Amino acid sequence: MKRRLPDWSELRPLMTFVPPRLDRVAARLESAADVWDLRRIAKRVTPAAPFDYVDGGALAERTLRRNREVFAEVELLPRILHGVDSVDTSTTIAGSRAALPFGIAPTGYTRLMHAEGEIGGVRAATRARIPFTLSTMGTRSLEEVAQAAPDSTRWFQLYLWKDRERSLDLLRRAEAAGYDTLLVTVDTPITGLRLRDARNGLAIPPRLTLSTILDASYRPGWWFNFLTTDPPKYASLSTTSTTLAELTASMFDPTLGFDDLRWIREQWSGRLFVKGVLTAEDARQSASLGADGLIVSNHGGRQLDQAPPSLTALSEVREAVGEDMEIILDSGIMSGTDVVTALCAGADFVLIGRAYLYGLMAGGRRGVERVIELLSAEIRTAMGLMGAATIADLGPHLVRGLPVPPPAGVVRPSSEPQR
Ligand SMILES: Cc1cc2nc3c(=O)[nH]c(=O)nc-3n(C[C@H](O)[C@H](O)[C@H](O)COP(=O)(O)O)c2cc1C
Ligand SMILES: O=C(O)C(=O)c1ccccc1
Repeated sequence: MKRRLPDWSELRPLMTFVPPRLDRVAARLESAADVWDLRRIAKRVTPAAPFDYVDGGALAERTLRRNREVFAEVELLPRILHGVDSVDTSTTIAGSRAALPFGIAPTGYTRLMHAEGEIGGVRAATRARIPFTLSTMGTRSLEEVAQAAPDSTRWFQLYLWKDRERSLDLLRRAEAAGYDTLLVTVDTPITGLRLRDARNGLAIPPRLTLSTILDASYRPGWWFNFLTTDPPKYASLSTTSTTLAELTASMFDPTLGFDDLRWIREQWSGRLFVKGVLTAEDARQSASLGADGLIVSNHGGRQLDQAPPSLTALSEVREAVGEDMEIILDSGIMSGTDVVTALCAGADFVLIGRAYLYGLMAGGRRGVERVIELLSAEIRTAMGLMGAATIADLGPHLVRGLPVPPPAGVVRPSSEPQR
């Protein structure tokens, strides 16, 4: 018998009677002081192939590294004698209120990271009142995710299939299941070359080889969870073991073009964001085809190696579309300080990919809650020290050393906070 995934929150009252040191997951999550600590835990408890699939980037991983470096080079300016009574981290994005200025990025094969997969992610996001994005390559269906967290702000990410009918079916189901915003990913007509995956022989579903069996003996918890929960019923997953590149080559449309974006726009009446924009020209063209917003992203350094970091591309994208269009940034966000940096640089909101998955690997839903809690504390602290009481107070006047300065005249906020 396969067991159904319980909602652990129902067991929470009981957990108060369990001494913390007996609840090993809680104890190890509690011991993590930042997302990097969660990454270390994730590495210990997850088999190498899924861990590297998350952790790695394309080719020499130059973009992956640069994504981190550019954030480290920026200086945030403390404001002395600008004490704030309380910090309000809430904001509005894609027509919904979010308690924090970040949401969960779409990720494929999430169940490989932890058996709770998307269900753990969406429940943690909903508890924190932030949006959750389900990937076309997710491991739970649109309906399962909606049912698991009916109150969630849920977004759906579309990869365009060669088979247009299948894409259309996903769009109809997304609409029916209450997903109000569509993210169309345009940077993955083919998958980037990911050397760690090639070296690990990563395949979906995982192959049983001597090394996976050995790995299982070191990570019994992961294997137990994986083998005893319901496998996905999701149609986009094949049952024979295939590499990621083979899988995408057979299903994704490599000829993806602006005409397709026009077609998707005609089929989807909700909000539409184009994900993977890094240049002014693509930003302008996406806007002219009716995109409501853009996601400046290099896919976490997993696609074109040596593509620019999002923080570098943000300024020209902002200049191209003006201050009214919503711009979300992702790639490289590992702390609340990074979130604050991106917002000062002109992004309206950010998405977290790996940071979320490290938490998920480290402790399922509770691990994601821990990530959100850590980022939230870091955002509040940075804002408090910068004299910013609200998200609208964050702007270019509070940063120095951005890779490219924000365009003149298109700055948010238009004035310094009033005192
Ligand atoms: C394991 C993994 C799987 C991903 N799968 C998808 C996907 O299915 N669709 C998509 O649009 N982006 C996908 N992404 C990219 C993320 O949505 C996001 O752009 C990226 O992770 C942001 O960078 P960060 O990991 O540094 O936060 C994936 C990223 C990771 C790490
Ligand atoms: O791994 C990824 O980054 C990704 O976007 C993807 C691509 C194909 C299948 C699953 C995920």
